[in-house]
Amino acid sequence: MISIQNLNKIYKTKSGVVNGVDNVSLEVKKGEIFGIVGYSGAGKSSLLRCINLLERPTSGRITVDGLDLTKLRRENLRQARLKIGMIFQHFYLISQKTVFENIAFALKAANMPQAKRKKRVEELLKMVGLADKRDVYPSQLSGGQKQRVAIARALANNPTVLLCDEATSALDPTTTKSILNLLKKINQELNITIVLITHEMNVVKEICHRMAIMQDGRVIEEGSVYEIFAKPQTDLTKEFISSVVSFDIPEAIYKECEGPIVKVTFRGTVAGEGVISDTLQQFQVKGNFLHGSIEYIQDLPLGIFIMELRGQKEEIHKAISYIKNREAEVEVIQHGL
Ligand SMILES: Nc1ncnc2c1ncn2[C@@H]1O[C@H](COP(=O)(O)OP(=O)(O)OP(=O)(O)O)[C@@H](O)[C@H]1O
Repeated sequence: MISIQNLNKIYKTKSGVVNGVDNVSLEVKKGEIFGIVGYSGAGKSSLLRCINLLERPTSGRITVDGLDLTKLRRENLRQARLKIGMIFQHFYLISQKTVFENIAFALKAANMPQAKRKKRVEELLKMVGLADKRDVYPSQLSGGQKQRVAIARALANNPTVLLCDEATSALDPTTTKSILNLLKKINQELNITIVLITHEMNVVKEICHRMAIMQDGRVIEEGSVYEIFAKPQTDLTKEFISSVVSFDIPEAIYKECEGPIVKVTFRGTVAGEGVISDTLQQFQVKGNFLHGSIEYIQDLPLGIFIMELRGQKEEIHKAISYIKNREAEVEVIQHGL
């Protein structure tokens, strides 16, 4: 659906050359919600803006729905862009126009006859839950309502792709949740492919199917959100995950432990199958729980437990092998054997 190949975006500044995007290749599949995560300066905005050529890449290819955007001439690019909606952190509504006029403006830009615009705007307002705000001005709306108007405007011309640039970063947690639910609904009901950039891992956990992590202009890790949460490969990814699912244990507690401390990760349905209680029953081992949680990612459970195992060395080894055989992962994070 969206194919990014060997993309580079180099900025020339007075103090030198900056590699905003450094040789990034990514494939976003049709109908998925793809999240790009990274700290400030990682290159997320540069990459996102290259997808619709708001920024022209220095080199590389961007193909959307089979169309190589980097090769299109001005008018064809304008047409192609109508199929790529975009929303921003600060909404960018026109303050002198009403909600209705803000949305109708996008239809006018796409040459929709005036007679048809009213019906389409009303349809869109209904979809984003703002039918009663049709004639008010942006200044009379809350942040969440402004973002709903921006979403309606972005969807006006039936795009196949929606790009979201930190769309919830200016909103409180409850409003963020309602906007994320709206994006999920748009993805499911209209089959619109969504690419979002964020520095908030909870946004990705909430709605994305797959994700990439960026650092210094490069993609350092990518995969399904579930797999990345289950088995992060890089320290940066672990850091992002710990902002949502933290397993910090006070140093004093670690010191009190005599046996090995293990981190057990269960995927999918196994999370609910009582593996730990079976293990403790079958072997002469005592389990001392230090931390644990079951997270639901795309409605699939992911269980992570940290526990101290006490008992004879052989029994502990057998218990660890037993857990591994039950399709769980065991990582010894402090040896006590
Ligand atoms: N127009 C520009 N001119 C010069 N350098 C730029 C420009 N835009 C971005 N950069 C640089 O490119 C790098 C990536 O910036 P970018 O804004 O894409 O990162 P980001 O991950 O989106 O961060 P943020 O969330 O803070 O916007 C940074 O080093 C930034 O300073």
